[in-house]
Amino acid sequence: MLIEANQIEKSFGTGEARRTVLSGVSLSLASGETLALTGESGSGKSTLLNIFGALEPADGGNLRIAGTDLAGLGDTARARLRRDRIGLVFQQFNLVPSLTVAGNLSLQARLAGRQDKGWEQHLAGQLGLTDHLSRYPDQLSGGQQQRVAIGRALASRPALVLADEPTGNLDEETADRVMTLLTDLAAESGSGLVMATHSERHAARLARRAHLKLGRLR
Ligand SMILES: Nc1ncnc2c1ncn2[C@@H]1O[C@H](COP(=O)(O)OP(=O)(O)OP(=O)(O)O)[C@@H](O)[C@H]1O
Repeated sequence: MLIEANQIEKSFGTGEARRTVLSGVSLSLASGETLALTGESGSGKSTLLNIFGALEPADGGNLRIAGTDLAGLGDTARARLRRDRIGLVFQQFNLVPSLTVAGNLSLQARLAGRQDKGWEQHLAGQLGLTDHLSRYPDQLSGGQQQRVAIGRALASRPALVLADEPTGNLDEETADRVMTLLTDLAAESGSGLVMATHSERHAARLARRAHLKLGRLR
């Protein structure tokens, strides 16, 4: 199993201001499976993705990602898990401004010791980036930057790709193209995919759906 989440709890704030965001969330995802995470704004989609991505700890419950129990993992072990097993794609592309497209694409795979130049070239070709490899992020359009972010997430062939509204900043036509690339390339890479989205159309393209409401999955 890629994700085994049992009774995940998460609250923010203290005292009067304490607010429960996730309440007894259980979910499992098998290798290579795709799942759309939906729910209205503020329902906790990003919070759950951050917990799955070992970016933020849960307050309660059990969580195993790619076989690793997250309970009690220190910062270094969490960072290693992310580097080795997880690809992250966010709405803000989070590219490294001082690195070229080629440098951004290979960054995580190099850090994970899993650089595969042939796969990188294939990704760059599929993502329409071959002619832009020596450019810097600020010389690219939003759609191009998002394609670099997808390539970077997939370059290490991570077991799990977590995408948070990955097409939120793009016009509809570009968003559709980026979605197709993300789902096709994740399938080619053998990666499982969890994607938070507000788009019914994009959610419908993934095999499974989980809907967050009042802190619970429905
Ligand atoms: N670090 C934080 N500190 C305090 N509250 C937070 C924090 N992160 C998230 N929240 C709150 O948790 C709730 C869930 O936020 P989250 O971003 O997970 O929702 P979402 O479903 O991803 O929303 P959207 O669709 O608008 O991105 C919100 O009420 C938000 O204000």
